[in-house]
Amino acid sequence: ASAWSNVPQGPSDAILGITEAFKADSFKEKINLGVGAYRDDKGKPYVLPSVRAAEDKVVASRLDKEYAGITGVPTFTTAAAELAYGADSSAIKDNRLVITQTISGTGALRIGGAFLKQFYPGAKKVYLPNPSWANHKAVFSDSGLEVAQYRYYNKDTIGLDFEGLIADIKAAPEGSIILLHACAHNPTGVDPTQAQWRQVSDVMKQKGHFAFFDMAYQGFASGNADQDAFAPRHFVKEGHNIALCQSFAKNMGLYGERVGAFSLVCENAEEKKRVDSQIKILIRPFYSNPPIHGARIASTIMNDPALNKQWLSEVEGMAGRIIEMRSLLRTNLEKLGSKHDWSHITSQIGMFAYTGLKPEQMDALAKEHSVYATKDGRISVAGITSANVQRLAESIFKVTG
Ligand SMILES: Cc1[nH+]cc(COP(=O)(O)O)c(/C=N/[C@@H](CC(=O)O)C(=O)O)c1O
Repeated sequence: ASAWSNVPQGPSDAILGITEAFKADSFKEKINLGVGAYRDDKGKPYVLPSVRAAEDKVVASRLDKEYAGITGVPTFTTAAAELAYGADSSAIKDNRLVITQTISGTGALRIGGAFLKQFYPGAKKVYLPNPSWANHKAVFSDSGLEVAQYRYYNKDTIGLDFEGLIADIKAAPEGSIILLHACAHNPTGVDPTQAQWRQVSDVMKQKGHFAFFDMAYQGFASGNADQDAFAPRHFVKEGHNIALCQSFAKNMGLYGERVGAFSLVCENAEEKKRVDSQIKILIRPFYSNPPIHGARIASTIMNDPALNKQWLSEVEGMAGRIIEMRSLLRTNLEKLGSKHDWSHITSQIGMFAYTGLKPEQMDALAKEHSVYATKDGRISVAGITSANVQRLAESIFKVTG
């Protein structure tokens, strides 16, 4: 028998598998609302003009192709830290921030999980919101951590279950690791208010919990990068030494360039030095050092005031189109006379709308209407265009009655 005769057939990815089904459909007006990747109003992938301009500068500078070092392109990580924490953050000013470039947001989560597995002094168990990004569970369990959940979503209100969230975080043993989506919660699009974030910070401080932020959509949620970073910045101001994962896949459209960063706020410069040395030791046998091209593009943008300004306005433009598609979908559903309350479609924020549709209704959308999205009822709003929103509303109206 061959060496691999015992390898079982695995299921297709809950999210990336939707695109495969979409591609297999020959209907010309099919709609893909699966993967969380931005599309313009023509339904086409969008390469930000600021990214094109930065890339031209990188290519024109004829840089060499040497290794960037284990923690990546230094001008990238320095700028990524300022984008996330704010230049005036004590974490940066007191030189107590460890930051490394990573293979996008997924890589940041994985490096974070592996570091916590090795060094976290408390229980090696991470609490994820229920629901969370479909890949979080595997990333952390493959890092060797146990995975648990805290209540997050109230299916009756299609909103935040804040009471449940607070109760579960209070109930978790002292010093638990809590994963928090910094903004644009995936898949629900439901975020805590700033007042609610303050309460979460207080409770976590009382319990000595460890805040592990996943910030995959900074700037993309509200259109304002500082506003979207409120939660991690507030936690640092409150004295939490957080972990933070950044992705530049969505807010810079660098999906396939795999540009991200993982950072840890330490107690002081001495602790930072020790932690930094162990992060390097952890990365070296993983992939040794990261790809340089995407990081050079991101660094060029963030370190050039004019390009940075242009980029932030382009991010605001993407967020604006998403917000516009949300209200178009809602008004189209209401115009059709749908009896359901669709206000959550416009009150939610970020890449996704959590429709509240059931798996069998999502199946019907795909099979009968060639509308593709994940079984949990999440739709990637970026897949909606002014050309397909009417047909989308009709399809949802037909399957929800
Ligand atoms: C919350 C969150 N965190 C991390 C990632 C990883 O992104 P990366 O490309 O590694 O920087 C994603 C991607 N989410 C979308 C794409 C995917 O599933 O990979 C999605 O939910 O569709 C997230 O939604």
